[in-house]
Amino acid sequence: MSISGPAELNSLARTWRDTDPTSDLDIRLTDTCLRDGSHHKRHQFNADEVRSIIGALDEAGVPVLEVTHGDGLGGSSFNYGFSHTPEQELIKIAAETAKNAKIAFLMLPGVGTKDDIREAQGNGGSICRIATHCTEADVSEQHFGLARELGLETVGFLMMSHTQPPEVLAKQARIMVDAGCQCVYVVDSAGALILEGVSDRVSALVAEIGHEATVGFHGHENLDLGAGNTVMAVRAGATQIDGSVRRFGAGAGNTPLDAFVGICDKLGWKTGVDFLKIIDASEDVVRPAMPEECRLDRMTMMMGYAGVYSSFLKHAGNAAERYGVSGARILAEAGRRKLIGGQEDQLIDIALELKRQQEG
Ligand SMILES: CC[C@H](O)CC(=O)C(=O)O
Ligand SMILES: [Mn+2]
Repeated sequence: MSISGPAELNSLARTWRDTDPTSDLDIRLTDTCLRDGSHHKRHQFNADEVRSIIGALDEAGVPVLEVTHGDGLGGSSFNYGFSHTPEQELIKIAAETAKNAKIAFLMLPGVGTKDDIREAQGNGGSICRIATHCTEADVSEQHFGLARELGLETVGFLMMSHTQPPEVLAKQARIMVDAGCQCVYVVDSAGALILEGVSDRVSALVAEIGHEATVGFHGHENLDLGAGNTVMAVRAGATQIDGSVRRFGAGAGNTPLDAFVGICDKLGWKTGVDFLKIIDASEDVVRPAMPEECRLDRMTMMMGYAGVYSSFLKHAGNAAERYGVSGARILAEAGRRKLIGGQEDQLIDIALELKRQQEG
């Protein structure tokens, strides 16, 4: 297949630094409130919210903005929850609104399809982020191949990274890079990693793939360490960093991107984001779109403590309410069973078991 123009440039580039005009930055930030925050909002974003959030974050200088159903392309379903507005429509609105930022979209092989990737690109998405459980990178190979062929920038997400030691993650990162991935993220889906737990994993990836690709970090706040863990990631060599303005994400939320911009300013790390503009966007634009602030409470702390996927929060809450059992206990058992994404239905089994125990 012959590829020409920008597509060729992108397919030859090794990392975002080779192609992106923002490459004089020390760290490239991605805001994910319109994707990870979709879990917190039960996938109910509407067109006006996307327009105003993208407009404000683009104006503040955030270089990458992710927009998709919380569970990625194709996630709108009975299992994960239906979107208010189709994600492809939201991606299109985001791409039409952003003047400088690139629009990223997430896909989980098996939930989304190759056709979804093509459609997202047609709607203006230019960064394809492919997420797998952190021992299953091989299921992403054909999707990375397609994304590079289409001239998309590629990012790999090793979800639930706390469950594997650094050397295992490094091997999985190698699989993604060999398939065409330009940046692999350590993803602390459960907010379970603690400081060196992050830096050891990031360092292992930098040692394995650092000559060919960049390394990223995506944190959650369930044990209140999102920003601290993210600083550790950068110190260990991560140059792509995720966060969500006002922590608007699954579980207790993501690394707060607004606070993290301030931290980077203080540490002398150039992000290109204007602190005053992002804290205004947080208060005036993002907060009004949130159903409530993301909270550290017994449910979310249990997620970090037991190592449970942050996106299970609402599902566990629903099951707890429906069967009259403790949500924190459902999550503790989910952690003991080492459930992974896609096993949301087991939360109902656990709730039923707790109910039986309670009754008998
Ligand atoms: C279901 C995808 C998931 O929310 C991706 C992610 O953000 C994570 O694992 O933390
Ligand atoms: Mn997440």
